[in-house]
Amino acid sequence: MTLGDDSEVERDSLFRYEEPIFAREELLDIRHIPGPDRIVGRDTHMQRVANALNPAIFGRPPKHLLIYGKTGTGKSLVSRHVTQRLATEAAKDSVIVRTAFVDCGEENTETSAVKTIAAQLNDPEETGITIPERGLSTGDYYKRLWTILDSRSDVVVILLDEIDMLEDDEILRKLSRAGENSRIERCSIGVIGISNKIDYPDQLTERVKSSFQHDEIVFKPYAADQLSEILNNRKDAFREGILGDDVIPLTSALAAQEHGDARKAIDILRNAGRIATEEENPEVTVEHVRKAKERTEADRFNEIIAGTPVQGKAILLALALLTLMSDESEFSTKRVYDTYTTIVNEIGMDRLSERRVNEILQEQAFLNVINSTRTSRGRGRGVYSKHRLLEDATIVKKVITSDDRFEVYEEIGV
Ligand SMILES: Nc1ncnc2c1ncn2[C@@H]1O[C@H](COP(=O)(O)OP(=O)(O)OP(=O)(O)O)[C@@H](O)[C@H]1O
Repeated sequence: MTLGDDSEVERDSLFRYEEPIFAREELLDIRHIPGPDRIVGRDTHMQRVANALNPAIFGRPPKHLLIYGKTGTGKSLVSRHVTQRLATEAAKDSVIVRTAFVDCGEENTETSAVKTIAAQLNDPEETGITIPERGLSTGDYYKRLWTILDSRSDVVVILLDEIDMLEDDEILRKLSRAGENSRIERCSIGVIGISNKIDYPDQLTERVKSSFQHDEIVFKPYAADQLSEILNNRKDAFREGILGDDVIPLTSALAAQEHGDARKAIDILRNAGRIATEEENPEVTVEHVRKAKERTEADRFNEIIAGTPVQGKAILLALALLTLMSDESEFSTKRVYDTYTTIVNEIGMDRLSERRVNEILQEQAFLNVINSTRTSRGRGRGVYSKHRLLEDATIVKKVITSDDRFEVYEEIGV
């Protein structure tokens, strides 16, 4: 994009006033929901979701669904897209289908989830019902939800994204039994639960297993050719002739090698464009893609450790340096602690006890940044823990040393 003719206006040279690389960068934004002509390679999955929801076309209860698959495999996209099309089609026969979307990573209690659903499906002017942020019991939120459903919709489809993050599965039981118990009379409910965990149903309580009868669909990671197709379909994010020939094939190959994650592929492509812009290069090249891959991983890791206190960072840095400077990949708490001690002494931080460091390592294991295993020393001689970084040590070091406090370690272990 170029801003309008502003030859008269004096501009601050600190900023750029032309977009030499991107034509429609928003197509590569993670929040962008692509239109039907840009969804690629998921026809079978879309059809299976549509089959489960099909009864809603006649105002009848849809089948519940559980959708599994690794991150970035199109689970949310396909679910949202099919429910949208369902609502449009049903409306042609005067059947009112509405959808609620809950991110259970954010709304992880039964109360906050039911409150979110009620708020999304309500129209206070039509129902005269309000959904206050606080002050109601869980039971009262349900009562209001049932009234809202019956007064406004024939069918509702409730998407529970990251369903495994819910504290318990009570909401599934209530939603799936609402019709049976005559809590609602007119409206039918279909639930689509989305999860990265293939073994999620094992977590369900017996009570829920029997009431929540559902179909299951698995989304496999994308192969390189599918990722290529997804990226090619968004090529118009860039100006014509800007993308080097090998850029999309390389981006797809790199993302396919990792986890077949479309989100990551799109992120790498966008970052490649941004790096080309920063370097004032007239073309996006494979070199930009390689740099972009590193930046994308660093961004992701940065997000994961965003809330980690400085002590946690010092411990992770210790583990990264050990990994980079030896042939091994697993280290005892004692070895991590020794390196950690050197770091905190050198940069003048307080030193925590070995026991506390071990606890923080366990917390990092919880974040999926490291893997900790406990090994027995032999009969009666206790156990010890070993820790291994799950992230690329170079990336971990790069991100942590971008914090000024740890800058002195930037060149160590390269
Ligand atoms: N088949 C596809 N065609 C076009 N774009 C896709 C496709 N699959 C995924 N994407 C894009 O990749 C990104 C991630 O997709 P989506 O959010 O649906 O993944 P997900 O499987 O739900 O991941 P998560 O479990 O992390 O939420 C979105 O921006 C989406 O637009």
